[in-house]
Amino acid sequence: MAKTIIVSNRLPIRIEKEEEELIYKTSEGGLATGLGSIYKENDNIWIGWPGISLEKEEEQEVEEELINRNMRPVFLSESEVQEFYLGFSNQTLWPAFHYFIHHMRFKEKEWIAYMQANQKFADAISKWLEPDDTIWVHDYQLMLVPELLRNKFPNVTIGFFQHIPFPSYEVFRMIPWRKKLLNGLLGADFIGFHTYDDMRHFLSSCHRLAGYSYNRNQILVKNRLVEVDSLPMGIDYDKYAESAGSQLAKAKEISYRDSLGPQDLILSMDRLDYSKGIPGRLRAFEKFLGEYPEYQGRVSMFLIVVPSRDKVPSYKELKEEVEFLVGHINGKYGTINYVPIHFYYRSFPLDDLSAFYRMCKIAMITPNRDGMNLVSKEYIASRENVDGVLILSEMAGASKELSDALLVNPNDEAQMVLSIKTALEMPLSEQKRRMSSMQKTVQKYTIFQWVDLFINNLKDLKKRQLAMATKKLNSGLKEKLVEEFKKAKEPIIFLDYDGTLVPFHEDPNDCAPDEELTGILKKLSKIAQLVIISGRKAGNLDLWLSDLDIDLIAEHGIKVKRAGKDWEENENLISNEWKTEARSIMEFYIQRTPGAFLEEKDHTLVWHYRKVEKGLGDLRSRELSSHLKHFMTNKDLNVIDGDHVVEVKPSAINKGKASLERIKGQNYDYIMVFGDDRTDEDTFEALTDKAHTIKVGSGFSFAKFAVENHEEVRSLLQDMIDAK
Ligand SMILES: O=P(O)(O)OC[C@H]1O[C@H](O[C@H]2O[C@H](CO)[C@@H](O)[C@H](O)[C@H]2O)[C@H](O)[C@@H](O)[C@@H]1O
Ligand SMILES: O=c1ccn([C@@H]2O[C@H](COP(=O)(O)OP(=O)(O)O)[C@@H](O)[C@H]2O)c(=O)[nH]1
Ligand SMILES: [Mg+2]
Repeated sequence: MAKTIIVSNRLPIRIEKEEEELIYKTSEGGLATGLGSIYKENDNIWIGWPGISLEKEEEQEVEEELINRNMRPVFLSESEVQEFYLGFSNQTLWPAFHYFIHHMRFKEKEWIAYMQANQKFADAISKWLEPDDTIWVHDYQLMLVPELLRNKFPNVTIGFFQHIPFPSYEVFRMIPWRKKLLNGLLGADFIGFHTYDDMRHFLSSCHRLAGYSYNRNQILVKNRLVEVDSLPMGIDYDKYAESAGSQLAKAKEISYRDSLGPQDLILSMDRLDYSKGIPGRLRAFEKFLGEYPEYQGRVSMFLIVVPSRDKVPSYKELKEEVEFLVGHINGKYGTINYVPIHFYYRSFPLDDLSAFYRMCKIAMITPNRDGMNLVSKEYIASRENVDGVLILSEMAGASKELSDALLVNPNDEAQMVLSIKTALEMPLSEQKRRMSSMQKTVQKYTIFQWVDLFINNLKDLKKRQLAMATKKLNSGLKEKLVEEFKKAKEPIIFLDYDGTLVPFHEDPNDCAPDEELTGILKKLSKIAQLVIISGRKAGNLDLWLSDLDIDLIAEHGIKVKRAGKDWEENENLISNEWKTEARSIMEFYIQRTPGAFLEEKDHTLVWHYRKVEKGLGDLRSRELSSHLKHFMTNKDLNVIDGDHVVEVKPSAINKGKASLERIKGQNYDYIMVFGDDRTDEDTFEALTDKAHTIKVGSGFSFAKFAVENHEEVRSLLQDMIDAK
């Protein structure tokens, strides 16, 4: 039976050594907590690091024990932990992806260790992999694993989920090995992020740093369709709700309350991490007690800091800073019977967490950056009486879903201070309204739905990849097509022009049909309806083809000329107002790019860079295309990255719609379509169940068949002529 292989740096257990004995403990962290229930099903396994360096004999013992628990360990040596985990993962990628650029460092040695460790994980996966398995790789520590697997197993199904933010291109490009990281990820079929912004940033980096063009959320990587999407991770809602409602949690709450006294409590709970904004939260609390002295003695902060990565210097410093601030605030505002901050530097099991979630009227979760933040969701699920207030940072992925929280910018101290006051004074009715709406959200979209959605998206994509993989048109298939054509009574053939009937040329005005082509078109027009369907200006087509007895469709369908008749313009057109702005953007890029030029059609604008120095042309076209995409949002325009062109056109017009319009109300018994680029995909898609669709060139396509070049097209057309 096909299985799912989950892979992450950390296994959902952590092994510790106490007096030579190995102890198995559950890991902290959202990922381990979240996927905990999935890998135990059927033959599924979870591959990862058990969190400890061991002797060889101990490794053997651990491996056997873990196999019984559906896990497979990847052991890391001390130096791998140092360079791959604490080094590149957590001192290059983590700070970069959380926008802490002053903490980033770039060490070649650590990058090499990262590559080697990723290879080690890929090898471990290969060992357990069977052909129909699905591999689901998690997180920034393993960005190279998808490509390493893809190189070895070209057809295997690979998903990747990124749990931390993906930074803006401006930050990501600072990493010297950025392109290798992107290509590593693009070995996956489906790549998920928590938020739309993360996915947008990733696509923009793929485009600008690695040269991939994308269409909506799809990227074509060496003929393989890769999809990117935003899938915010949820929690096991019932588990948290039930645990918080249990007798045990209630009893614990009562006993903690007895010792703590009656003050209101603000919960602060995170791993020790500079991204979590702990010092800023403490300072805001200090300021709050100073500005509103009436609250001294009436409200305390319940501060839990879970130890994490404490061998990294910046984490060590953070620990000292937190300890200093706690001491400072407790010294300043504490009294014999009032402790402003109750501080615990350790992790707690679920029962305790549930009691904490119950007893804190407020949860203050104010990271500077956070991929998602599950604590905020767990707090909501644990509020049995549908009350309490969540103060949540806008910089946490969770804020995109939890709009009924008191959202704050963690850098705005005045706002943070005020939010504490607002939360403490919020009327119960408002607390209930907000909490109930957030509970609905968190309950609706759980970890189980998240997993199903991810896996289903991945499987669905795999099916589409298979179905859409173009088939090379061999001689047998060609004969069949010709044979059917011979029998057809009402055949129609749609032919794209550039790249399909003629090769590309440096000067787009230099592509007049040669004698061979004119001959073919003349003969073919006597035995079938012929339609040239092109992105070209009407003027070009007119000049080259109007003597022939064929239909012309220009500018992707904006202008149409039936054989022997005059040009007609598609009346349902949108205005040309967008052109002024788009033209000025394109002109700005022409000034800076020797050799680039603008082609203006009646309803589209095209920026050509065929004559530009190679590297420069690629670079500028990517900048231009991002620039245009940004400016054109909500304007119903498409920006198309074509063959050495960037084209802007109204999205209401495309070759697909034009081809459907042409066959409307007719009874063609044989429809054939040839095309080579992105714009022809619309025709292939529109006519998919009616026509023989043929893509010219390699690469992913909606077309059923593929031929190599324009010569092969001409030869097939000649065969068809000869057959009739
Ligand atoms: O393995 P560690 O170095 O000890 O770190 C623990 C985990 O921290 C990160 O968690 C993230 O995933 C959460 C769930 O998607 C998300 O809510 C949170 O915002 C992230 O920071 C990290 O991504 C994991 O790989 C670590 O294992
Ligand atoms: O003492 C603790 C504190 C936290 N957690 C869990 O650790 C996870 C933290 O996940 P989050 O997404 O908030 O942050 P991360 O640590 O993954 O960045 C949550 O599921 C918490 O329930 C825990 O098990 N024990
Ligand atoms: Mg073409």
